[in-house]
Amino acid sequence: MLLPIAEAQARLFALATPVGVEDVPLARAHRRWAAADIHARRTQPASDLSAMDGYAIRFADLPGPWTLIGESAAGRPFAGAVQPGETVRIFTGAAMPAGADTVMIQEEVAASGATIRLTGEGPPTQGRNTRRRGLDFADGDRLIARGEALTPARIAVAATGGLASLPVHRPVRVAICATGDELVDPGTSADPDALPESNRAMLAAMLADLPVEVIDLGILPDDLNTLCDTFANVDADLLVTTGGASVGDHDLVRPALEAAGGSIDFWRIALRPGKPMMAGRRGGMMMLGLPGNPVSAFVTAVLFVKPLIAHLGGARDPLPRTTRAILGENLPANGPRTDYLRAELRDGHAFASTIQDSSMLLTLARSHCLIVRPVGAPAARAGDSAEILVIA
Ligand SMILES: Nc1nc2c(c(=O)[nH]1)N[C@H]1C(S)=C(S)[C@@H](COP(=O)(O)OP(=O)(O)OC[C@H]3O[C@@H](n4cnc5c(N)ncnc54)[C@H](O)[C@@H]3O)O[C@H]1N2
Ligand code: MOO
Repeated sequence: MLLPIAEAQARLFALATPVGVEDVPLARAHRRWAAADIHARRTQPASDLSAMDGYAIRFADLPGPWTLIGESAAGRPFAGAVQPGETVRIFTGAAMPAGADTVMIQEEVAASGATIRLTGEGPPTQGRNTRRRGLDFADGDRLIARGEALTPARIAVAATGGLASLPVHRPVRVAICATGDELVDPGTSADPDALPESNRAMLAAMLADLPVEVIDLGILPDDLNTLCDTFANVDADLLVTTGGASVGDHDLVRPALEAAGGSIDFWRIALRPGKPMMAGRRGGMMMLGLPGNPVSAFVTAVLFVKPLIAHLGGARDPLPRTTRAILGENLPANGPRTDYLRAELRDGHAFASTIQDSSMLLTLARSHCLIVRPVGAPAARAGDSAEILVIA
């Protein structure tokens, strides 16, 4: 029985506990996930401010003229109060002086000595060109929810909220190995039976924008003892293997994990490519056994490895986000596995490659997205809208 993708993801998240929490300065918080709700420690803006360079007035005094009585600059407020007929020169980000409620922009004003006259239309409403205290947020407001990704904008809002550091989950330690007697490090052998190993380099690149410490276990031979020894001794939050996941005599990942004291929680997903993927554990370490075919490894990394790392790192919403595109050509009905078709995007239209063999990396390298074809989907026509997952 093949497990539906969503069910496999849900089972994975239920098995895995997020890693521990640490406080990091804002400069190191990017791409982590908040380990707690983050609340403002100040009000922003802290007082009513001018939004423009110009003159602070009482709206009731329009159309003027006014007598200039002082200046308010950002960080250097005017100490006095504006009385009827008076104005204060003011700059963007400066505190509104007491008594004033509106700002005239300087382009609409003529100054002669201490007399200020309106030359343009002037502010049409009271409060124009000002920012009220608390416009952005108030002290105590929630700025970031627990489990949200710390994007550049969220880091900036935390800084404005008066925080210098944030509670986040520590980096996830991910051990990666490739298995297979045919594999050699890229560029090292001209032997026609040797295949350059590509999955580790691909996976490392896919994880580069995640908070991980990668432990490279290298290429392991199809040998039960070697695999078992490696799996028994690795110290990581997540072990990712590629190859040896299927049913052949040399597919040893499952028996090796079991011999190392681990167990498989589920195996075989209703997914193409990527059906033979397995998920298991050894003690507190999660294990994902990806199929060896490079495109199958890529698709299972998108759907399981990256989301599991995000979950371990404390993400509230760890699954990849899909979007939609118009199909550039007809597609046949789909069978009993959700199909992820490599496709190029041109002008918002997705064109699937004609050959979708899971060994073919060049078609993956040329693709911008994967077209998602649900289990049992009827034939689709050019011009239909389809779900896609952007990959490049
Ligand atoms: N009788 C059956 N045979 C296969 C089935 C099945 O259900 N019954 N499933 C097929 C599917 S689907 C896939 S996917 C593959 C997955 O097999 P494995 O995970 O056991 O992978 P390997 O046999 O080790 O390798 C498959 C293929 O990929 C090449 N490879 C492996 N690792 C790498 C690497 N790190 N870099 C580059 N290339 C790699 C390997 O040389 C093989 O050509 O099983 C089908 N068979
Ligand atoms: O699932 Mo395999 O990954 O179809 O080639």
